[in-house]
Amino acid sequence: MSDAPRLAFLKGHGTENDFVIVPDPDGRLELSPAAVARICDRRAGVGGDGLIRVVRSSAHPEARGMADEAEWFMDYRNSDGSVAEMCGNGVRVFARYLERAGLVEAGDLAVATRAGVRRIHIAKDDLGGTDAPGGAITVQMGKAALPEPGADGPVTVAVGEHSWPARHVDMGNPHAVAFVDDLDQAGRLFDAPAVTPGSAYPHGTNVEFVVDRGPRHVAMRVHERGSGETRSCGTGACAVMVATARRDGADPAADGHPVTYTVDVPGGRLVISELPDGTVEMTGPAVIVAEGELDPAWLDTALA
Ligand SMILES: N[C@@H](CCC[C@H](N)C(=O)O)C(=O)O
Repeated sequence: MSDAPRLAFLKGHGTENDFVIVPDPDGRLELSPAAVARICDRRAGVGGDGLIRVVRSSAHPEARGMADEAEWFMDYRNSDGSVAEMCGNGVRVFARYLERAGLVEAGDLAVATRAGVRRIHIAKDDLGGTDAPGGAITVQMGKAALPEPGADGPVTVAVGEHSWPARHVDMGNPHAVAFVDDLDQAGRLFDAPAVTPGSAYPHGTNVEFVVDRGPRHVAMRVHERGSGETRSCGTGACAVMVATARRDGADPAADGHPVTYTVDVPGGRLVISELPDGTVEMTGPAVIVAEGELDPAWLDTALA
């Protein structure tokens, strides 16, 4: 019998931010950045904006401390193999996988991430404004942090000859949010936008471009750290919602009532609220589209 490695995977997406899901409950898999990049390659691999390893919190050194609160840990990697703290679309897809695999039931659950524990609600029949199979999933994304500019000055985002002032928003991972006149001004986004000062983002950043669509309604494009332009970014949409609310003079902590925005992304729509205690809540679809096994001979070369 061959001792070539075997690896089961699923493919899923949330508003077309797509992921390869790798169940590894006992945390046995060593996935190097190069192996993740090969698996996420859209031509020579399975293809995805990122890879999500599903590990029991008790089996992962970064999650053991959260095991009492959350049984499962989302080990998220960008498509270039780099590690990220959090993925908003990914955590909904993660929850959908757990439900589909019979590891949790619809309703309330908690998931451990590098940005901390996230509380999730899997709606049973409510499509939450989506027509996605399985309906909507709501995630409590934690509180946004909006660091004031440091000694090196305010954040600026530039693409070609265009440049814009940007708002630094931290959703567990870093974002630079720029309000633009037209989403096409961001160009083809093959390369990462220039973000200055570099000292604001020592570990790089995701960049969002935002336009108004109507009252409490915006649209965005995103260039993701470690993945390039994607069709959606959940943490990015939350950062956009909070930056837009502040620009519009809305602050639930001061106003004492929640504020809700619709955020359109190229791959669909997310509905995001900020509550008076500062918690940001995101609702959107999460779909599993395929399930299979990597070819053992190919995997052998990918893991080498
Ligand atoms: N697509 C994700 C964010 C994934 C991580 C990001 N690229 C980073 O490096 O911070 C989302 O839906 O939030």
